Amino acid sequence: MKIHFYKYQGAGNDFILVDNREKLLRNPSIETVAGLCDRRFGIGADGLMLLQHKEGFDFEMVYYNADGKEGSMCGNGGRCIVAFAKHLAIIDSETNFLAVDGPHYAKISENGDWVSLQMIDVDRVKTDQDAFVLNTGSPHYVQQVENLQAKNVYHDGKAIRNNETYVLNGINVNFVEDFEDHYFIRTFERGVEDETYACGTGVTAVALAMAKKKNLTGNISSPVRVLGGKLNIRFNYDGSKFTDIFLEGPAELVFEGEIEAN
Ligand SMILES: N[C@H](CCC[C@H](N)C(=O)O)C(=O)O
Repeated sequence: MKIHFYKYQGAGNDFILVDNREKLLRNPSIETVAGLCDRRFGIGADGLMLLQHKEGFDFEMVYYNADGKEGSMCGNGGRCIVAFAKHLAIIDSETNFLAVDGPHYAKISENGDWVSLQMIDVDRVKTDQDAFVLNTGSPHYVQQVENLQAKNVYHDGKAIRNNETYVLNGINVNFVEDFEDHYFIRTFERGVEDETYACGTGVTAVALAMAKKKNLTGNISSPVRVLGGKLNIRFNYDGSKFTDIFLEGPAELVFEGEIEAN
């Protein structure tokens, strides 16, 4: 079956998007999704999303990781599907949509190239030795390091993701270096099983964990740099709960096309 797809990227985290309002794709198999996401044999992407009808919402986001399995929340994917919904004229500059972790509000800037996505509130931050572990829609491990540019994120991230604590359910592993005016973050993503250029729920987890670590409270804005560009996270922290969390950054249509999917 031929499907029409759109390729989006948000800070280099790249996705295949399909308008599935007509339900052309019904429960795509792991092989189908993994094949479309394959960078040699397919379109190539970190994940695939279906935009579907959902009563009471503008649309529903169904997200699959590049390994073909349905994933938990994807922050950059969420920002990209909002830009896609605008491209399809389903929404204008604001939306309420449903994702796997619940309802999300998002707003698109006037020139259309910057999407602010509200993330779920977070009130549980655990520690694992010197690292923080929290769920921002997806599970994340956050560790502060020095000289992140030189770190072997694939090797070290993969080892943590597969250690005996995390091997069963998997975890996304984020390393952060604290610079004066921003955080530099690199992420090994579960479900891609590789380092990606950006991870939205990951940078969100880092900003929250670092606020807790540094005892920052009130309204906080955290600029971050990732391999694929820049993102911003803003939130409120009262010392126990993180609320009004927004992940902000670019979301761009790269190309569209047709592909045979089975
Ligand atoms: N790239 C995504 C995270 C995908 C989540 C996935 N890796 C999982 O844990 O299922 C983001 O921007 O938040």
